[in-house]
Amino acid sequence: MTEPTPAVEIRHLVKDFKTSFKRKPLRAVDDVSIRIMPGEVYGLIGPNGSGKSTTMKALLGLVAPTSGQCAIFGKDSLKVDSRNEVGFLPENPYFYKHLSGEETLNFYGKLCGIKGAKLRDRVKELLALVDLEGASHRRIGGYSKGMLQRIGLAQAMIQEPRLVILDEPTAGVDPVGSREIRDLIFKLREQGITVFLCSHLLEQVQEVCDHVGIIFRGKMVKEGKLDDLIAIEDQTELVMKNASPDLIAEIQAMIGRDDQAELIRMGKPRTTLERLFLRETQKQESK
Ligand SMILES: Nc1ncnc2c1ncn2[C@@H]1O[C@H](COP(=O)(O)OP(=O)(O)OP(=O)(O)O)[C@@H](O)[C@H]1O
Repeated sequence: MTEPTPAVEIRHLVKDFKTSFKRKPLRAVDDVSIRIMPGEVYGLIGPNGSGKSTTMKALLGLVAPTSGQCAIFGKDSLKVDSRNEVGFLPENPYFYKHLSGEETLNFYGKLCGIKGAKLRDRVKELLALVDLEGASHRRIGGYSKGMLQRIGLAQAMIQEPRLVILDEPTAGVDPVGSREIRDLIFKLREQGITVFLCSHLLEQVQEVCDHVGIIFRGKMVKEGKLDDLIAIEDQTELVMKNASPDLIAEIQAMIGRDDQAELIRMGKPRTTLERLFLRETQKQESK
């Protein structure tokens, strides 16, 4: 069976920005490669200024790579038609404040070439998805940050994209609003939509993402399947059902008799994404 075309393929991406103060350009992204298969939810995490937004912008063809290539469903990001199947929520989305939520979605729908009854139905469907039906006639200028992010997500979904790119979808949103956005990402995943997001909220990334990349000073320092990354290599997890106290005592005794094995605790030997993140970035810091 042939492997499906990746939803996202970033190969050896390098992006330098000219700086007015220094002669040497600033390397914002340094040889980053990312591959996201259809249906995956991929989280890119990293401190401020580590190159997350620049990577996403290069993928969207909004900045030209210094070197390397980016492709969406096999189409080069520098070509306009690569954007047909992508929805994007930027870090600070700008909306016309005098328009209502519904008018905003109508506006973006028309920009994408959707018209008539199809547009009406799509707008209705999206307002329900992001739970803004009650506020659909209110001016965007009066929306809270959480509502703005949700209308932004609806905007990103207007042309039924197969890939959604979310740059800090919960930035500035309170915990309740963040949870609502997290639930929306779950819904996208259920629909088989590929999601590529970056965030500072590690706990949230851990909850929604199945693949994770840690970027630090423009370099990818760790990448892979979340479950593999947060598993502790030299430990073994033994999960038993209906084990009697005698059996547990026997297993503990067996471990005690072994020269090397040691029972650390009984439970789930997993680290957290937050600890992994801190360990990997601190390792780089001390280099
Ligand atoms: N247009 C630009 N011109 C010059 N430098 C830029 C430009 N865009 C980004 N940079 C620089 O590139 C580096 C990476 O920025 P980027 O916005 O990609 O980081 P980030 O990881 O998304 O950060 P944050 O979490 O703060 O959004 C930063 O040092 C930033 O100042």
